[in-house]
Amino acid sequence: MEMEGKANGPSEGRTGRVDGPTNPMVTPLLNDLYQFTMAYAYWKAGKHNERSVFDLYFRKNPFGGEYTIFAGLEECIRFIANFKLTEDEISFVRDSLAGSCEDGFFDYLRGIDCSDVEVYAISEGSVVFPKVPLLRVEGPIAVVQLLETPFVNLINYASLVATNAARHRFVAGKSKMLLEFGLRRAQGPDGGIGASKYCYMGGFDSTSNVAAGKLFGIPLRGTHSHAFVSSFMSPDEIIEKSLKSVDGSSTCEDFVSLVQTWLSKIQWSKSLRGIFGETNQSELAAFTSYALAFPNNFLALVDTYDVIRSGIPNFCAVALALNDLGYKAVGIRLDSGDLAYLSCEARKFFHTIEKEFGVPGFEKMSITASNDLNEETLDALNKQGHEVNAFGIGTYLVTCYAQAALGCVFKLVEINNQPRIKLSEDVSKVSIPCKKRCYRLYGKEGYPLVDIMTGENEPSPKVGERILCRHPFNESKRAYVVPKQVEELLKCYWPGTSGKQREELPPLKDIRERCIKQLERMRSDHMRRLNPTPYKVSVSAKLYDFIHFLWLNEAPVGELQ
Ligand SMILES: Nc1ncnc2c1ncn2[C@@H]1O[C@H](COP(=O)(O)OP(=O)(O)OP(=O)(O)O)[C@@H](O)[C@H]1O
Ligand SMILES: O=P(O)(O)OC[C@H]1O[C@H](OP(=O)(O)OP(=O)(O)O)[C@H](O)[C@@H]1O
Ligand SMILES: O=C(O)c1cccnc1
Ligand SMILES: [Mg+2]
Repeated sequence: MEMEGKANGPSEGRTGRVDGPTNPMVTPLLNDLYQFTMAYAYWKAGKHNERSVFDLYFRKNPFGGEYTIFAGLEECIRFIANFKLTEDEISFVRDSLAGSCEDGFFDYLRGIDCSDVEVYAISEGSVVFPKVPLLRVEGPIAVVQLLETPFVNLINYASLVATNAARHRFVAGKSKMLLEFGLRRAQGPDGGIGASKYCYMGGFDSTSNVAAGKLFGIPLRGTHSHAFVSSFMSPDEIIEKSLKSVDGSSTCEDFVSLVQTWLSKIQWSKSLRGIFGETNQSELAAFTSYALAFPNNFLALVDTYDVIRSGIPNFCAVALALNDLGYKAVGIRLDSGDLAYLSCEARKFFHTIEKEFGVPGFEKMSITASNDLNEETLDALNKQGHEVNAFGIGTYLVTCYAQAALGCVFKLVEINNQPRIKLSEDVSKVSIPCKKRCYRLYGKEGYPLVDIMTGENEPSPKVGERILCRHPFNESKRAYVVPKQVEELLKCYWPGTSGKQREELPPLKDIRERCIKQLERMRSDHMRRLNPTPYKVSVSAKLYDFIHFLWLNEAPVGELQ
């Protein structure tokens, strides 16, 4: 079953106004208390307007892979475009802050918005890597501090589930239809809506989630459930039995009998004899009734009673009856059992029908498989050989069962033009200081070779010019690169008062296409599931020296006793 989703259209009209977040729960109070606590302390210290720069990034790719899909940017921009605390919210913050805060702070909160904040970001749907800022946010420190939790929240799950979807697409292969079926198993309503949006972005073809179809224009697809099949007791229940032919030129008065006639023909066919005897009549009634409701979109769930002895022959009887009237059945769905084996058996059955009854194209009938599918089961099915055309995936996809969170962080890298660093015993947790520019350098084969971060004011890498790329923390890891193409990664998505041109927020479909194109452009060893090669993320020689200078400067020298 297929429905055309209708999008609300791009979030910014010709006026340049950006709509609010999709989820109305996304307000300035969707925050950790400590952001307001710090905002007060900044204000009290007279620091609240100090110009700060924060980077939002993650430290490790999810799912044991070496790439991530960046998602959630549009919702961040929608959030800041409409950032304003209401009186009601201000009074709640007043009641929630420890001790008594001076009234002036609440006047300050009343006045703040994001008009003085600048956001530079990698385009949504891009393939991204650890440590490279997905977002660089600049602005008055108290305001930017209030953006940390909502931004990280909007990006974390979005990027995780988009990556999960891209990984499922990678294993399934380009030619398969991937249907997202996760709404019932998602983490609440926002999890469900978010999963549908970002799985589509990551390369799924459709969703079963009607609300997401309406909100984002994602194609809606679906079949029917076991309840529909088991709700029928016998073909006698079918009262309205007539069906017009597809061109409307004739009417079959008793479609139920036509189906029965075809079932007997299949039962007595030479090549199919012995595979099955009597099929389940209540299942046949359900299929017949469904075909009468949707003659143009007949698809049957065939595993309620017995796939081979009942579901497939019953489906074929109905599909052949429809064929007599000029309709083309869509196919079957398998939701249990050995999906590789059953799909191959179903295909053989369809092949036999095509040959025996001379119905061209019957063999090509679509086979959808579902039931607790994930990357591993898709991979196993591929290795065994199967005949599935479409996979319906829910639980493992939308809950991101293989990894619960991405672990994005938001770290201060500069204040009042002074670079800041956060040290840690764990080197992977040391932040990369300075307001930076980020580039992707492409090699002669057309693949991305390395991402490089430089200081704001360093000259940008140039095509054909050799540049030293250094591992940010490991002195011995470095390489010269002569880029064939240089792409600046951080673009201005919210200019504040800088007067810069604002990047448009593209429609979801375009973001999805960007994602698919970028994934196709990656070198295959970064993409493989087992022991993929890490993609190189580096800093310029100048930034390298500066990081280590600042590190030594900030780290106290220990004393041994
Ligand atoms: N050929 C196959 N190779 C590997 N895994 C498969 C294959 N076919 C199915 N699977 C997976 O095996 C698991 C089978 O699950 P399980 O045994 O719980 O279901 P079932 O008995 O087939 O159906 P039901 O949902 O009715 O219990 C599912 O995760 C399914 O995706
Ligand atoms: O298996 P998932 O990847 O989550 O995909 C969605 C599942 O939801 C539906 O049935 P449901 O699971 O509700 O019932 P069932 O287990 O009896 O099939 C459908 O038949 C799939 O099995
Ligand atoms: O349309 C379907 O087949 C469907 C939708 C949601 C969950 N399981 C199956
Ligand atoms: Mg299930």
